Amino acid sequence: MTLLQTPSRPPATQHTSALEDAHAQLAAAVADLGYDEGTHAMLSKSRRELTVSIPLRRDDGSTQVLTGYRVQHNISRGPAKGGLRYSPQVTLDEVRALAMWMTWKCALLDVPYGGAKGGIALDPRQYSQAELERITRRYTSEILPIIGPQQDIPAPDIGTDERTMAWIMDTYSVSKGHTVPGVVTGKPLSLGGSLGRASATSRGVVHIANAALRSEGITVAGATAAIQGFGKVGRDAARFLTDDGALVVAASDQYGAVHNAAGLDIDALGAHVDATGSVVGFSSADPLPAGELLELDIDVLVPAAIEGVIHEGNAANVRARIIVEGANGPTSRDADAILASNGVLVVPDILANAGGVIVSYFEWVQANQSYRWEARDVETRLEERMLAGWASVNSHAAAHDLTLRAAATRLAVARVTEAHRLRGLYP
Ligand SMILES: NC(=O)C1=CN([C@@H]2O[C@H](COP(=O)(O)OP(=O)(O)OC[C@H]3O[C@@H](n4cnc5c(N)ncnc54)[C@H](OP(=O)(O)O)[C@@H]3O)[C@@H](O)[C@H]2O)C=CC1
Ligand SMILES: O=C(O)CCC(=O)C(=O)O
Repeated sequence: MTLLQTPSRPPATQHTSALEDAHAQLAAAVADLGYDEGTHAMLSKSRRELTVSIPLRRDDGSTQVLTGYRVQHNISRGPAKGGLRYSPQVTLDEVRALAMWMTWKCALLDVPYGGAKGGIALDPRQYSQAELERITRRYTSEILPIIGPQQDIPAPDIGTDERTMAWIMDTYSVSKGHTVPGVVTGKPLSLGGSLGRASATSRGVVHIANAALRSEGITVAGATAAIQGFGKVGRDAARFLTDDGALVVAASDQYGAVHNAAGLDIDALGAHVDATGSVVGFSSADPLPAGELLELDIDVLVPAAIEGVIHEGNAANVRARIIVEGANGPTSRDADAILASNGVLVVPDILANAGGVIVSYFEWVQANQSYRWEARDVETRLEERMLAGWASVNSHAAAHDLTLRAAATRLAVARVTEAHRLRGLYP
């Protein structure tokens, strides 16, 4: 694979931080629900945060020390659950926000977990496979006391994949003296991974996109879409939308964007990305300034990359009818208000991208029972849960005149607080 471009990171796209956005969403839900300040404080704080130093012997013999985090936001409804991110932007505050969103996501979709997230501040493209394996194994050893199939179960996120999960599972299993497949999800199939997990987040995004289109009276076949991010979530979301007859007219990654008004050939674009490392330079499309992808006149925008990309500086320019948040936290709180007043339907991350953790739950159940489900069982149950989540958020929003994000957060926060109350951890 040759990659000649350098990343064209959008300058200062993030006007509020992910943690500020997460706290603002929680504060609004707490106020709506009439909870007291003590409850608010309990829900704002992580239950456990671990920062670890990861000494790495590089292939050239030098030594580098990386920093990693694992944050468990809440464990009132079950073991902590959430992905592991390898990105240069990772900070403790970002991981705190992502862990809190996991708590709400699991509660909203009634998956019996709390919320967690992990991260290591590094650019995986700057390290060899052998170095990434050493980093992952050392990070796992450092967080080993707080993970486990009944404690905290990592999964892939930005910059990590099934191979990363295999290294975590092996390191954990070696420490226990026996194989423990339930300690991670998103594993390779041959190590007890679930059929359908790799594409689950994208499938869930597309179930929700289709439901949202129908609710707005837009026919899926022929609807136009743009996808920011062409990684594990964005790429398959583009493929499934295309399979359903939508026209995916633009796609991007951190190097740039491409556009074709007649619809991108997603298989050909995927082959181009596999060969070059980027969507940039795809010959069957025109180059597009990356920021313009967010402002195209389309039916559905799927941000599937990072946080804070739709903010107070560009929200008023968004012309999509619907935003389906494949990424976690792509819309800032200021942008939310602007989009709502402009009539843009925003389907929040904690609903829209929940397909991943739903099938992670199925994978964990299969691992714990040493039994494999058929792909059709996984996919049918995933669709049922996504559509049930969509229905409950919509009816709550309609009944209380709330945005979908406010409704989803309120439902989730109420379920987590109820669990605390029932357990007696909270008077
Ligand atoms: N994987 C999962 O199961 C789940 C993921 N999510 C969320 O979905 C999002 C994407 O995750 P995932 O697909 O797994 O991660 P990947 O690492 O597989 O892909 C991330 C994609 O985002 C692109 N990207 C990064 N920065 C930018 C930018 N500034 N502008 C445009 N594109 C950018 C990357 O580009 P490049 O390839 O050039 O680096 C890559 O295409 C994250 O928010 C994650 O938390 C949510 C639920 C589950
Ligand atoms: O599959 C999982 O456990 C979590 C996926 C994740 O990190 C997310 O939903 O943001």
